[in-house]
This record gives sequence, C-alpha cells and structure tokens, in this order.
Amino acid sequence: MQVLKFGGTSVASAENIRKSIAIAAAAKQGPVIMVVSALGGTTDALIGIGRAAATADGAYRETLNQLEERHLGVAQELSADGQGPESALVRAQFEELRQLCNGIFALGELSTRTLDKLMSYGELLSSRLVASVAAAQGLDAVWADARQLIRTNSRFGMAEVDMAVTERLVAGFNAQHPAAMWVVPGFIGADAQGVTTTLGRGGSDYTAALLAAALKAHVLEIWTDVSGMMTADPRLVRSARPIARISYQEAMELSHFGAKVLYPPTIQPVMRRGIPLWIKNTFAPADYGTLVEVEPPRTAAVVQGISSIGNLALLNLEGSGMVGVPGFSMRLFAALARERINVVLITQSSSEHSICVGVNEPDTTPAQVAVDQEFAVEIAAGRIEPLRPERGLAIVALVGENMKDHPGISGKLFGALGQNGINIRATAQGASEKNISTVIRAADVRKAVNVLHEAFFEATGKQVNLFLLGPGNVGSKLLEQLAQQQRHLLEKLGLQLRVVAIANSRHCLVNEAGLDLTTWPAELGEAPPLPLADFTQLIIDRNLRNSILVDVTADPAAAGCYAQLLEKSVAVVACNKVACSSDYASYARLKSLSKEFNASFLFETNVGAALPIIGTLNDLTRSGDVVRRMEAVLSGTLNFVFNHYDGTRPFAEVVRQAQIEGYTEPDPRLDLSGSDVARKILILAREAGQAMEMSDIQIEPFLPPACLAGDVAAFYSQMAAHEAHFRALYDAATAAGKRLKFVARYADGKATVGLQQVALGHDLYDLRGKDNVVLFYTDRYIAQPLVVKGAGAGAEVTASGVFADIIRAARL
Ligand SMILES: NC(=O)C1=CN([C@@H]2O[C@H](COP(=O)(O)OP(=O)(O)OC[C@H]3O[C@@H](n4cnc5c(N)ncnc54)[C@H](O)[C@@H]3O)[C@@H](O)[C@H]2O)C=CC1
Ligand SMILES: N[C@@H](CC=O)C(=O)O
Repeated sequence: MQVLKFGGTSVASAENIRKSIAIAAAAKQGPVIMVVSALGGTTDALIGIGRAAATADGAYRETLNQLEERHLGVAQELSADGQGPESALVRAQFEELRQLCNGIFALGELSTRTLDKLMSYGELLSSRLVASVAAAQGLDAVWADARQLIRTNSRFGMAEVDMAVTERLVAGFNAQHPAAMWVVPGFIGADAQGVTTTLGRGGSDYTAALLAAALKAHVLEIWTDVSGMMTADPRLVRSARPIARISYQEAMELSHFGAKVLYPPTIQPVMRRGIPLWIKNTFAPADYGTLVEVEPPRTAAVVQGISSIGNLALLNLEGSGMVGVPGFSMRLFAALARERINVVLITQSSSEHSICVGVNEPDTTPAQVAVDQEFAVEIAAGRIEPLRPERGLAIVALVGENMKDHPGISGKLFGALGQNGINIRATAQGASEKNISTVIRAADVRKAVNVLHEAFFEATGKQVNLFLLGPGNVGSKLLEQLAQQQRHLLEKLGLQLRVVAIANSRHCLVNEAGLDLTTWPAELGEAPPLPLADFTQLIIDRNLRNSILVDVTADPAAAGCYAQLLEKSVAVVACNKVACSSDYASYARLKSLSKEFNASFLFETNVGAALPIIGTLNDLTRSGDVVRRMEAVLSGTLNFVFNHYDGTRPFAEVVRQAQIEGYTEPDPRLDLSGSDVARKILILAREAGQAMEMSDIQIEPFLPPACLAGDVAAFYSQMAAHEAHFRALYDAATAAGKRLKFVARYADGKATVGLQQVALGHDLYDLRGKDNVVLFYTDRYIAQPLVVKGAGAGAEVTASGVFADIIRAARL
C-alpha cells in the first residue's frame, strides 16, 4: 500500500494531471491511494467568491464563471474526444456551487460552516476529474469521498480528526472497494452529522498522512513542485539545496518554522506508525527529494536546515512583582488562550523579571488588550508594566538533531549574526537542542538566513560585498587585482568577493549581483552621480551580508562616513589616511566602534603601503611588548626623490617623475611638505598606544616656504625657481659622504620628522628606490631593532595591501 499526495501545482493543468496519474500508476507497492489538492489557486478563488457573495457583491458570479471555464478547459483537454464525462461532471459540480453562492448572497452571510462547504468543491472537483481520467486510461480506479473516510469534530475551518473512527471508516471502505487505486479529495472531512469540514489550509498533506497511518502504508509520498525540503528558503538563499534524508523531528521543526513544503500536522500520524514520508517533485521525478524517516543515516551535517517565519511580534511582560510569584505565566498564557492566540515562541529570563512571548503580528492588539486586562490590578499597583509589544520581527531558526552533541553551534550562530550587525531581540532553545530560534528584525531576515547558510552549509563561497570609493591610481589597480584573483579566492579561501558599487567624485555604478570588473571603466563614465551621503545610505539600505567599504580616496569627507557604517557593522578598509590622522578622539571612536559592532576597521596601507608595519606593531603590543622608540623612512616619494636627485636634472622634474610613477599623494605638496610623513608617524604612535595629536609632531620642513604658498602648478614652478636650494642640500650631504633621508623619529611620546644627512653604515643609509623602513625598539627589541623594510609606495603594492586588508576583514 502506497499513499501519494499531489499538490495544487501537480494538478493545475491537464498536462500536470496526466503526469501525476502516470506517477501514481507506476507506483511499485500497490494498491495506491492518490490524494489530490484543488487545482492551484482554486481555494483562494472560492474564498473570494464566498466573501463577495456575502457582501452583496454580484461580481462573484463572473468569478465563478471564470473558475468554471478553467475547470472545463482542463476537463475538455483531458477527455480524449472532448466528449468524455469530465465536462458534465464539472458542470454538475458548478451547478451546486452556484446554488450555494446564491444562498450566501441572499443571506448576506458566510459562516465558517458554509465556507468549509464552499472550499470543499476545489478538492471535490479535482479528485473527480483525476478519478475519471485514471479510469478512462484503463486503471482500476475509484473515487473515494474523503467525507466518508475522515471523521472530524465540528470545528469548521480547522477541524480536529477522530483517528479511531477514521481508521474504522477507512478499513470499512477498503473492505468494500478492493480497487487498485483510490482517488481521494484532500483537505476535507465530515463531522458525525456528515457536515463537510476542512482540516486547515495545506490540509491535503494531512489527509494523505491520515490515510497512510490508517492503512499502515509502506510509504507516504508528497508530490509537489520542488525537489524536497531545502536547507533554507530558496527564495531567500540562492544556494539552498534539498536535504536528502531527515528525521521526523527535524522535518517537523522545519515545517513548523516556515518550510512550506509540508503541512506541519502531516508528520505526526506517519511518525506514530514509523511510515517513511518522501517528498518528491512531480516535474523532476528523477530527483531524489527528501526522505523523512525514523532514523536517517548519521551524516556530518550538524544543522539540517534554516527556517524563517515573518510577521512576528514580541510581547514583553515585565515587572518586579513577577519575581518568585507562582502563577504569572499561567495567567499570561490563559489570557492569550482565551483569545485563541497562538504562542509561537517563549523566553523567560532566569531572574523571572520578564517573560517574552512571540505571537503572529495580527494578534498583537488583541493580545495586548487581553493581557493588560488580566493584569489590570498589578499594573495599577505598579507591580508590573503594561504589556510592551514590538512589531516587525521574524524568527530565524537552526534545525538539526545532531546539534545536541556539538558545542559551539549557538556561538557560531550568534557570532555570524553579530558580525553582520543583526541584533537578536530574543532567543529560544529547548533542552532537546533540535531547534535554536532567534528573533530578529524582519528587515534582516534575508541577510541573516544567507549569513547562516554560508556559515553552516557552504564550506566554500562566503559572499563578501565590496563598496569601493575612489577608483583612481590605487583603486583601479585594486579592481584589476580583484578581477584576476576571483577564482583563486573562491577555490583557496572560499571567498566570493563581489564589487557591488564603484564611485568616484562624479559617478556611481551599482549592481547588487556584482559589477563586471572588466567593463567598469566605460560603464562608470555613463553612470549617474551619487552624493557621498547617499552612497553611505545605499550601503546601509542594501543591508547585504559581509559588506565592506573600501576607501581608496584621499577625501576627508569619505573618512567622515566610517562611523555611520561601523555602527551598522559594515567593515571599513581604508588607504585614505585622513581618519587615523585626524583628531585623536575621532580615531579612538572609530577603533571603539569597530570593537563594539564587531566590524573590521583596517588601514595597514596608511603607513608603508603594503608593508606589514601596522600589523607588526599590533602584534608586538598585543603580546604585551612596549614600543619605546621608532626610527623610520616613511615617504616613498621623498626616498625616491632623494635617491634620484643628483643635480643633473632639476629637483622639480624628479618630483614630477615620482608623481607620474604614482608614489605621491593626489596632492604632492603633502609629501614634499613632510605632512604625509607626519601623519604616518602619528598613526604609528597611536597604534603603539600614545594618545597623540598632529600638533604634537614636530615637522622640520626643507622646502622654501614659497613652494607651498600657491597651488600645485605654483608648487612646481617655485621648486624650479629654488633649484639652487635643493642643489645646496645635495652638495652638502655628498661633501660629508652622507645621503639625504627624510626621517621620522618617535621616542617617549614625542615625534619629529625632517630631512637628515645619514652616514654610511646607518640602518637608513642603504634604502633604495621608493623603499620605506621602520626600526622598532621595544622592551624585547632593545639593542637590535625589529626592522620592516621594502617598497613603500606605488599603486600596485598599495592595492595589494588594501586587498590583503579586504581578505582579513572578509575572514573575520
Ligand atoms: N600611491 C601610493 O603609493 C599610496 C597611496 N595611498 C593612499 O591612497 C589614496 C588614493 O591615492 P591615489 O589612488 O594615488 O589617488 P587618485 O587621485 O589617483 O585617486 C583618488 C580617487 O578618489 C576619487 N575621489 C575623491 N573624492 C571622492 C569621493 N568623495 N567619492 C568618491 N571618489 C572620490 C577620485 O575621483 C579618484 O578617482 C590616498 O589616500 C593615498 O594617501 C596610500 C598608500 C600608498
Ligand atoms: N605618498 C606616499 C604614498 C604612501 O603612503 C608616499 O610617497 O609614501
């Protein structure tokens, strides 16, 4: 004996009905019971018709005609010569329906009893059609009226089944009709008086389970339009995949919490009898689907699925008067039960100071009224607060029986949500540890489910969403590197980096699915402008998981956006030095926001481009070492200039070459004035633990003041005019057998930057090209410093440093 249930889409057209009959006819373990739903969309249409008729809206007649046309169309297609009994059958059913609706119209009333009768026609029609066609195909098929098989009470709309009577009725029918195939309407039953009832929306699954249990079937198959229960809602998570085998308990948890594939009450009757339940796809019958059974083989999967349900409200009952007083919970739940309000989730703090329950959002106001009435005396006496509802929430839950043997699952769950700025309003976990539920903002559901799916199901492919400001010299190199390394990142690091937005000061290009990193330059030129504030808001509003702002500008305004983003747990990676070298309070605030909101704030390239200078300093201080002194060459531009200037070419020309080769700041006066080096030593001192300000750095300029008096063009012409000054500096150093180096020094909370003649043998003497070097003297590195040295400027290396920070932020 095999019970197969076909859902609304599986019988929505003549073609689908033929497919479904073919599947049932091929069933190996006959006899077969086919339980069918109404043609997709019929039940909603019938409800609409009934409501219209009850409110004297004559339009119900037209809708009824349309519904009849649809059923007649299917019937005609199904009957071989267009003259089969199916059309007459449909007409007869619609004649009854018309009379019923006219009665509703005349009375102006639609009781739950009448609504059940009205809705039953959907399944009565579909099942009669299927039975007739199956018989016409030569199958030994009979139509079995579920109202003579499923006995319920008279709770119309959601009738409860009397299993003992149902089993007797099913056994009696079985004895009288030993046909190879029964076709049964799902969803409906009848009470002791024979009045039609319904089992709740989705109840056809339940009908099938009841019959399977009554007949002790080998298997119950639910044929639907998806290939089984998925690891998450596929409308939310593109990479969701079917779960092959799952326990009854897990299936129950998943179906209760939003996996719409299965009507939750379905599992209980088959579980009681240990009958396997197989969810299959009518449109892809070769797919394995999901097998729900007593004890599925143990796999490595700890979490089987992630479920989500929206439209939730939390009701918070709080007050000191509750502590240690028995009976408060009982009164709360009794008050809700009296209003027939379903409690979806419960949590209570161990202090007993508050109880929090989750209810369906539409129940919020009735719940609030009922509870405030119940506790009116205590509220008036100030012993408890009036009920505080919070709307706009949702539940996201992890489901899996193996969770109970694995520590760290909750930690991973909370960590993944926390890193993405998703605030958890309440949690619930039963002692069985099959389900860990979190209540979050409804607006965060998509992000949360994706983040958790990545954390628990996707060993490779964490999606990271980048928003890039400033595709200039460094930024465009970075985009080039990202494009080249995408495959490597996915294969080796399991990172799927997507650039969602690129903005320069004139245009902004956005694509949530990820921009094409080969065509962006042309597309950006055509893209509309987007003010910086709107760019920041775009990042927040898109609310994408693992979002990172990559600031590759030199703009103070861009740096001004970091705080707002960190507060939303959006990570910030910056080679822009403005934020870390502005006033100490702002720098410290960003560092603390990064900690508080668990979002990386990384800026390794602020000093020495991609050289691991800040990382090394952090490693030293994190392990308890104390930086006493630093000596450094921190300007790639100045090192390049003084390494290349020997009087044979004008000084200004060498500076211009440094700019063309991409070592200078967008404004080269910052390099030549020493300000850029001052910013860098300030950042190092701060990272070493000193609360220093820019005004604490002593800058010893070597440029004649006239060079900095005008704009960049004047800067170049003034340098040319002061060639003799630069020549004299060079000649003096050479005469002393020394080299010119622009040196930064930090010791005892004080720092200086300035041009110096460095003698042969000094650590800074032999520093080539655009290299940087930092010598750290610490409590552990006393006589011999820890030295970091290498290329300290240039678009390629800087971009690679930003890239490394992005990877760090992504892997947090
Ligand atoms: N070149 C180097 O060796 C190193 C550079 N850096 C830093 O890299 C940053 C960028 O330098 P480059 O690429 O050479 O400069 P760049 O001038 O070539 O590029 C800057 C880009 O930022 C854009 N931009 C400016 N304001 C913007 C805004 N409000 N919104 C969006 N885009 C904006 C500009 O349109 C331009 O595309 C600077 O902060 C610099 O200090 C850091 C380490 C080394
Ligand atoms: N302009 C800077 C670039 C890196 O910060 C330099 O020359 O060092």
